[in-house]
Amino acid sequence: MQHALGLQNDCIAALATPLGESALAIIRTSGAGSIEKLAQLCDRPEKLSRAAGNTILYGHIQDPQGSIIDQVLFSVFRAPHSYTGEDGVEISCHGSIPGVQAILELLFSHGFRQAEGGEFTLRAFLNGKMDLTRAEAVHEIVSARTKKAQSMAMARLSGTIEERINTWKSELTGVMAAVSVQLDYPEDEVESQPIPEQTIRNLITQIRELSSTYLTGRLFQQGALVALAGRTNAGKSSLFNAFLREDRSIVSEIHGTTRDYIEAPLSLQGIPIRLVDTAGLRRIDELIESEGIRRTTRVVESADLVVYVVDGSVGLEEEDLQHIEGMKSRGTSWVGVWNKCDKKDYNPPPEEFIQLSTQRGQGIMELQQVMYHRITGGQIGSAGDGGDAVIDSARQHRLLEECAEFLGHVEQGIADQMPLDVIALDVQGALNSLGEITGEVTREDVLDRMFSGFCVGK
Ligand SMILES: Nc1nc2c(c(=O)[nH]1)N(C=O)[C@@H](CNc1ccc(C(=O)N[C@@H](CCC(=O)O)C(=O)O)cc1)CN2
Ligand SMILES: Nc1nc2c(ncn2[C@@H]2O[C@H](COP(=O)(O)OP(=O)(O)OP(=O)(O)O)[C@@H](O)[C@H]2O)c(=O)[nH]1
Ligand SMILES: [Mg+2]
Repeated sequence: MQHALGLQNDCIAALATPLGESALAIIRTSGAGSIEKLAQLCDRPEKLSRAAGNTILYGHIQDPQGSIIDQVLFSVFRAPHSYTGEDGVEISCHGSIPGVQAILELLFSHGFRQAEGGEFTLRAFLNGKMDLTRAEAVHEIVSARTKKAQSMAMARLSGTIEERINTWKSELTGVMAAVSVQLDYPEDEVESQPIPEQTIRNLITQIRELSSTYLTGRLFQQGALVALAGRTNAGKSSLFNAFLREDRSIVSEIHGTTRDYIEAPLSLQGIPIRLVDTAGLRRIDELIESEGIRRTTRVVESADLVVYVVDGSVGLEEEDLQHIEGMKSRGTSWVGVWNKCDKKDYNPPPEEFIQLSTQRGQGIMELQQVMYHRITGGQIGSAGDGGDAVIDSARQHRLLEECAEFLGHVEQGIADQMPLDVIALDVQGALNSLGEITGEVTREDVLDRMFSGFCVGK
């Protein structure tokens, strides 16, 4: 993607909703002159070009020859009161694929350029409508897969991260000012003040704390892969269906019913899970089933958590022990399930195994608790619930770590009674890291990389 930052004044347009048959579609435009340009393509040009900002107009889109393309609503925005901070019009048209394409073609042949991915939000940032943490949050909201991930990202869009960074920035600016005064008027001219060590220490703690929420944020945003594994007939597919509360996977008493793995999305207390039902593990010469087992092995090895299911009425066999040993030696996180505990002939479970009956729906809640605990490493209690800021950006994480490192040097420098000008450099370094997080100091290539991950129209 090329975001030539010098070319920011042209008019851009993009479909902001998915291209498909739908009740409505929204085409977004932005840029100086966009209202006038669009007025030329509307059956009531005067009305549109004179419309006040934040108003909605009814009308038709037509080509310059006067043939009508669609009946629409125009939402008019006037700079600086818009998402991008520029003039712009949103067209609410019918959600018809050829209709939308005809409107876009008309716009592109009359002074509008196809917007790049994230270009509306990039403009909002460049025009001072939002800082980089909010811009990243816009993308995080759109890609959230659970309600919890969405609400965490929404908190960031409301500015929870930006506010904290700004507080730290102003504290550090205070420290920097104190240091500068002593540098400019050394020794006897001004009364020398010690650098507030406690302030630095508190800052390090708070910054490290926010930085450490990255694991949580990433987990809730990116989710985890959970594989159900075990020997044939253990009840993996039954458990899969119980989790999803629907008959997704075929269940039968025949060994080797599931031939290939199947996957379905699931929310585990807000963590987006890709749940995979796999082919039962057994030694076999049959071509298709052994291919299924090879695939199962691949999925199990890449899973963040393996739920290993055993038929409690059969018990652990040599093969189970081998698979469990394999997981342990690979360091795979796993949880054992002792299924069919409703059966009369079922054996008591070994330690570490959770008793369950998919048929009666018993033990599934407990299993979910254990799964949540394993996936989060037991570190996340009710993260994000108390409105605490949680980050989900590798960029923000790296810069927070960098900032804490600079402040660590400051702390060490004070302890070692280093010269003030050396300490000042580290304070400045910390300030720069914070400034990069919100985008006060940012290079063009960083912006390009960041916004290129956004969808077109965002
Ligand atoms: N139709 C539509 N729906 C949308 C958006 C959009 O751009 N268009 N959004 C896009 O992401 C989100 C809403 N975000 C928006 C943020 C700011 C402004 C805006 O016009 N701000 C002006 C005026 C604010 C005011 O009146 O108080 C401003 O900031 O000056 C609009 C939408 C979600 N829904
Ligand atoms: N009594 C009892 N039977 C169960 C339970 N769970 C599963 N079964 C039965 O066990 C048999 C095998 O279940 P599946 O879910 O197909 O087993 P699987 O592990 O997917 O088997 P493969 O796909 O062959 O690897 C079926 O007849 C199920 O009805 C349970 O909790 N109690
Ligand atoms: Mg199965």
